[in-house]
Amino acid sequence: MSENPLKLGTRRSKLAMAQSGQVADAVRRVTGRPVELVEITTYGDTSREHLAQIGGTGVFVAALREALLRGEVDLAVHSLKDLPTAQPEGLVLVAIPPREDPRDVLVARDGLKLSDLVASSPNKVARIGTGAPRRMAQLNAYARAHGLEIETVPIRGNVDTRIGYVRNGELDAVVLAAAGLNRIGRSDEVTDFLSVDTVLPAPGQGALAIECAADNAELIAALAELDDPVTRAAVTAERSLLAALEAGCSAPVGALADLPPSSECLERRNHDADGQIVKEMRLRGVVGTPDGTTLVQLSTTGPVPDTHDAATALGRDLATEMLAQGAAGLMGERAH
Ligand SMILES: NCc1[nH]cc(CCC(=O)O)c1CC(=O)O
Repeated sequence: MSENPLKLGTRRSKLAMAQSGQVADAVRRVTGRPVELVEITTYGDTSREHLAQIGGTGVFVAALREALLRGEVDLAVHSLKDLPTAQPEGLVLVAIPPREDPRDVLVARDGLKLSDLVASSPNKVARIGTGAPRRMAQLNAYARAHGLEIETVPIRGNVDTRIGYVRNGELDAVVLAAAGLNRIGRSDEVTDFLSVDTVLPAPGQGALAIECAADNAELIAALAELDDPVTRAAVTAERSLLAALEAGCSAPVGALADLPPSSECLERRNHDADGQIVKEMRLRGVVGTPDGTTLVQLSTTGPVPDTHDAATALGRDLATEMLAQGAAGLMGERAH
């Protein structure tokens, strides 16, 4: 293989630089080639408009993809949860490395947990910053069920900006993804890891995708070992659920496919014809109104899908059930 440096296109944000740097190390290791980061500015990085208004997080991705298609860079690293569900012609997700912690977390004042926030708020209404309809829907539903008074406040910006609202007293807490904080080395600021039973993460949350040109056979072969098939199966099922709900990237949809905890797993393990243990995957989905008055939550469990089609079917079938239970009416405005 040639010794030219591989060019890895990246956004300039702290999070993007951290995850691109980590992937660059892995790519160097498996290819033996030098990797250089190429910074690419996207509209989403410079705009102050709310994400929903500028067409969702897909705006971050478009510029990186254009650079890949023009051959200016060889690789791009994306947060999977920011990727639109349709894969563009000419590009492939060459590797999906093992997923990090998929949970959402709270960074709250005074080290508080979600359940303690309200009691200690001066006006008895905890102000929680998040612009994601998915997080709003589930936090408001939790608050309703537990008699808590919360107000979800739409915010955006990078991690520093978001946590800044808590540090300056404007908000009682903000919601962020654990994985992002881990990757930039700030997980010590987490005050509450939200159970996925309380807030189901975004489809693909905590996972990265490495993308390259579909005709770059040499690179595709070299990077195959960075792929984690179980993570790929999980995020494929989650994104298929999202796609089948016809949801845009700012829609109030949560989805998580995971391997059930080991005790449960032991009971449920079965064997295929060759006596091999077949592990089970559980896919959970939620869609709701941002005010949390209505949530449709369903789950399904089956063998870990071993093909793209099987993973896609798992998500699609759960979406069909959710639609039958009224999910369509909860989707609100669709992002385009
Ligand atoms: N929408 C922004 C975004 N996209 C990916 C992450 C980091 C977590 C991940 O990789 O899933 C974040 C930040 C956040 O939601 O707190």
